[in-house]
Amino acid sequence: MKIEQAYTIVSSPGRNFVTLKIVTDQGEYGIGDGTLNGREMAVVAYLEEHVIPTLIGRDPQRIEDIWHYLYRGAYWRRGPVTMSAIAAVDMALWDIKAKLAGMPLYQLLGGKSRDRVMVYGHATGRDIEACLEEVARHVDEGYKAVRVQSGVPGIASIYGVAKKDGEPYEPADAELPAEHVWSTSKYLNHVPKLFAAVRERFGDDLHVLHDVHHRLTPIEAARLGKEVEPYHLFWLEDCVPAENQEAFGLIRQHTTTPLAVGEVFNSLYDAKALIENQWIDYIRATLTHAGGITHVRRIADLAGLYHVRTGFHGPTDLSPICLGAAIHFDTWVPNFGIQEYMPHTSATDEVFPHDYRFEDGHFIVGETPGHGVDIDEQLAKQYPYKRASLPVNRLEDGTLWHW
Ligand SMILES: O=C(O)[C@H](O)[C@@H](O)[C@H](O)[C@H](O)CO
Ligand SMILES: [Mg+2]
Repeated sequence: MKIEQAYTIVSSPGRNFVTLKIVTDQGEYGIGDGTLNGREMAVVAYLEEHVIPTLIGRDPQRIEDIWHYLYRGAYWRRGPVTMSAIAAVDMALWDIKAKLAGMPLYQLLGGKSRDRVMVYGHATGRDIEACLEEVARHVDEGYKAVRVQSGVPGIASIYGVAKKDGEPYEPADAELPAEHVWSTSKYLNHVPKLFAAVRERFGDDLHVLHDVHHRLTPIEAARLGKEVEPYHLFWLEDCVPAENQEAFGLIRQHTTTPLAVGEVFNSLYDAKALIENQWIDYIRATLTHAGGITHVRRIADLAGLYHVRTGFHGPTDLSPICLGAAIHFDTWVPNFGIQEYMPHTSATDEVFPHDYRFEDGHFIVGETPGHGVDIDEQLAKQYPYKRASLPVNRLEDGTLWHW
């Protein structure tokens, strides 16, 4: 069997997605997600110019060999563009292999470790009351876990809060980066009040999560972690930028609030110290940005040695292909923690028909051979690419800050 054809499909049903399709000489095909929010066309160029020509004629069943050919062979190892391109190939090849085996991907990985996959939804509001309404809506829809992000008095616009209450949050909201203004002190004074209100209204059983989105220093994160301890969060996410993994050691000394990190990671090496020192509790690196199934299962295996569980990144800026493959992975992986879920638009779901389904706060994996997601190429063509950029963030004095 040989790879006969491989090509990218860029489609924008409400937001940009990059898909790689690989077709064998026996007519079987697989698809992978290569979406890198705000840098989509860099991945397309990497695939079209530097990857696809090397794939033609190769045996698609040699997933491991192709992975190392693209990783070691690149010379310039790692990085989000490289690893998203490798991930798109890897996801497509696993899709093909599972189809050839006539089984859903989770079976090929090792079978079910659980019957369903707990997710967390996104409750956002411009103020605490609006946020609580959104939490209530998610509870009514069956969610057992909800991420809570609210506006902060004195800050005009903030990460994670939709412009209109009840609308989904989309960060890539302008052709060129929008500029946000940020105040750590206003934010730190506000968040404990938000979670006091959530626990007051919803009690102790609901799992609640919060994303700091890289904006604090380690001692500020330690303060926040301590101040929300009475509200026993499921996790505090991305509390500091994680290039310096040791910074989490300082946070860990001060608080028992569980820590999650890693959605911007693209390889095991970004997380190795965090995991081996048990500085974190959940690793978020997901299939598209961290080299696909072949690499992420190595991250999950290392994490499992240190009581660290998976908590895959799962916003609307990863395609249903990534989500579908992630649900298979989540169904299999022994040290599963939770799966992020921001529902895609109906237009997106029409472009990417799939067999996973949401039920009572969980995903139920499908039984279709492969990862269970397809792409309607004719429909995809109706949504041409339109550049969209992630915002930047400045402190009130104009300092360019972490977003
Ligand atoms: O926890 C999350 O889902 C993430 O932080 C997103 O909100 C990112 O900002 C987005 O994926 C960037 O493209
Ligand atoms: Mg996040």
